[in-house]
Amino acid sequence: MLPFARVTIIGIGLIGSSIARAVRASMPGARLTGYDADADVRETATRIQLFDDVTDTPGASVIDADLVIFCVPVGAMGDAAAAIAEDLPADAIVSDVGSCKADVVRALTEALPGATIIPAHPVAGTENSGPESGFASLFHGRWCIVTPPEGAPDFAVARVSEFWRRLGAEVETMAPDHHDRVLAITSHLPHLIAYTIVGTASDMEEVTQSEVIKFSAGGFRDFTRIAASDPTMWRDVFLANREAVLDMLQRFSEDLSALQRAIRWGKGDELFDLFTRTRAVRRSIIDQGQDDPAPDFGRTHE
Ligand SMILES: NC(=O)c1ccc[n+]([C@@H]2O[C@H](COP(=O)([O-])OP(=O)(O)OC[C@H]3O[C@@H](n4cnc5c(N)ncnc54)[C@H](O)[C@@H]3O)[C@@H](O)[C@H]2O)c1
Ligand SMILES: O=C(O)C(=O)C[C@]1(C(=O)O)C=C[C@@H](O)C=C1
Repeated sequence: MLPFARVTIIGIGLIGSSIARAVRASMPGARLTGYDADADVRETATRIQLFDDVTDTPGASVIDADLVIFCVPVGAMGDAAAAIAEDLPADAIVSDVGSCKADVVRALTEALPGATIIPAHPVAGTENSGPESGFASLFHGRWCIVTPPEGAPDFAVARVSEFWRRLGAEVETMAPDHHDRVLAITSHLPHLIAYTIVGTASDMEEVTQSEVIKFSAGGFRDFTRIAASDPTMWRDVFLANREAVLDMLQRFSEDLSALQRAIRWGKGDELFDLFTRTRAVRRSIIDQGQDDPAPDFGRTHE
């Protein structure tokens, strides 16, 4: 049996369109409806036939839905939810895919009082945006973290978890605040560092912009992929997960200062010990079969 028979996706970008493609592939009996605030995106989604229906208003997209998933930037969750409040069926389950959770749970609960809200975060993505950048296999073998608010009904958590398993993800449940601290170090800070390195390189006076591009080595190139990620999405993530990110940044700055001192005073042993530990982390990720295929995402799929 399908976990949901009528799925509505609000926000048809990389993640919304990937969910639509993955639902088509793994739950072909489900009816799919989409809505996006941008008329050009709605037109593209219609042209490439991602949905059974793309509606012109948010309310019309949810009228008979049994699952509504918000796939908009985290700063837009509250407004997007308020726009469907009057039309949301009483028994529908509401979810989202936002990259941080505590702030999103607050925004959705405020906009949809009384609704069953089961937030989730697929930890899978690319630096690309928009309806044409999605692909059905994006969630295969990746984690989806479900973050039910206190008191959320077990049956609803089970159905949302089953939905994500059908899309190929492995599901883990976590409290929203804890999710935000974990992702601050594993996803948000790495993006901040990438934005900084690429920003610093592009501001150099003694090394020209064309030299940076021409001689960019593997390490720098990897950072440029991450630093090409969507500006709206990431602005919103840093503002919404401010406290956890600032905490991790403080810790990171202290560790960076220690490294700076080790280099200044020629403490090769300290550098060697750290690099040995970090190499072991990379090896454990690979041993767990979680090496990230992301550099090819969006280019080799569909
Ligand atoms: N990109 C990733 O790698 C990734 C991974 C996991 C989760 N996420 C989360 O998924 C969400 C969507 O990210 P994305 O990468 O798909 O972004 P995207 O920019 O590709 O798509 C977002 C879409 O939302 C639409 N939108 C904005 N405000 C709206 C509103 N009020 N009502 C309806 N539509 C609206 C935009 O027009 C756009 O088409 C974000 O919350 C992000 O944090 C992203
Ligand atoms: O591989 C990438 O491009 C990503 O940045 C994906 C990534 C991440 O791993 O940090 C980014 C944000 C999300 O919320 C989930 C996944």
